[in-house]
Amino acid sequence: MRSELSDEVIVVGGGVVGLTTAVVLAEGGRRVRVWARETGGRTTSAVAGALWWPYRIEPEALVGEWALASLVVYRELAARPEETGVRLVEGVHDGLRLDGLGAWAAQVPGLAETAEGLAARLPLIDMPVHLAWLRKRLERAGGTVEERVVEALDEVPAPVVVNCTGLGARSLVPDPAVRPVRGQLVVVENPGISTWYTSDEVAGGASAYFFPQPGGLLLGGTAEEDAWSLEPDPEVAAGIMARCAAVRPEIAGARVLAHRVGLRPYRAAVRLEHELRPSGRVLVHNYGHGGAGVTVAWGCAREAAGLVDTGPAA
Ligand SMILES: Cc1cc2nc3c(=O)[nH]c(=O)nc-3n(C[C@H](O)[C@H](O)[C@H](O)COP(=O)(O)OP(=O)(O)OC[C@H]3O[C@@H](n4cnc5c(N)ncnc54)[C@H](O)[C@@H]3O)c2cc1C
Repeated sequence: MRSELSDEVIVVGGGVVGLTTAVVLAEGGRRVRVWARETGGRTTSAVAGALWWPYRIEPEALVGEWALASLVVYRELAARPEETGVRLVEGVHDGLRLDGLGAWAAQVPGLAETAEGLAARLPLIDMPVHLAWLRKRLERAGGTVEERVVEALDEVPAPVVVNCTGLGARSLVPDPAVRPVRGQLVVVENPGISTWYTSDEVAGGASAYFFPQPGGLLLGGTAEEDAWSLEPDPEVAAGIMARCAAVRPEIAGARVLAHRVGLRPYRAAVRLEHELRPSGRVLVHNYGHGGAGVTVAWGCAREAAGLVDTGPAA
């Protein structure tokens, strides 16, 4: 049996990875506090599109399992879209074929090759709504969220600390292997598009994609490695509009509602690891989810919770 003290966990980070991990831990009986420098709309997670699909995340062998475990959860949450922010929406990955995808692809319900590419009905997640819903679910399970900056993981006052700081891990751990992959989006008034679309990336990470969300049509995208600016670049925005309008001409005249920029926390491999610190603290890392933190959130949260409970696999 665990003592009350050892049940206490502080999760550092309040993006989709931190909140989902906190929910799994709290519903598993732990006393959970989330400490985060930024919460809700100010996190990278709030910028995400967010389509369920593994993109710019490694290693492929593990990502498939994490993504499929999360897909099951999102499909259930899609029964209550207003509340959870999760919807199942039809769309196509233009030019993509099943060949070249991992074994996970065969387990995605309804994923089919068409003349255009890969068509599917996938979870599309309205992140501001989903993050608020995760927080409420955590609070219902007895967890709390506080805005606090952590300067050193060893100084966090709990026997178990879970590090879900995304790009913040670069300086906090410190771990120079976590690098930003900058993404810019344009939000426009939806001219009547009800399906999502993605194209292949061309040089420099540029692509065309659009995701219909309740608050507008999200247009992307870009993927600039090691770029740190959070300022929207007007030329980049014009390029995004032009690429999307080449696919759906009605986008050209759509009224721009907002510009968004986020830094994907990319790492050559997601760090999901148990560490016993000299201080006796258990530290579990769960960061570095690149362009697919939403896609894998539940699978990684469960694995992180397993590491909290049982330590690393023998
Ligand atoms: C333009 C764009 C589009 C995207 N589209 C998709 C998509 O369609 N599908 C998908 O699955 N993913 C998508 N992503 C990727 C996704 O947004 C990320 O993988 C995900 O948000 C990472 O979540 P996280 O919780 O690890 O990080 P974050 O959301 O960045 O959260 C990190 C948390 O840690 C906190 N923190 C950091 N350092 C400290 C510290 N020292 N002390 C206290 N707190 C700290 C932060 O304040 C924050 O609360 C997209 C990203 C971008 C930028």
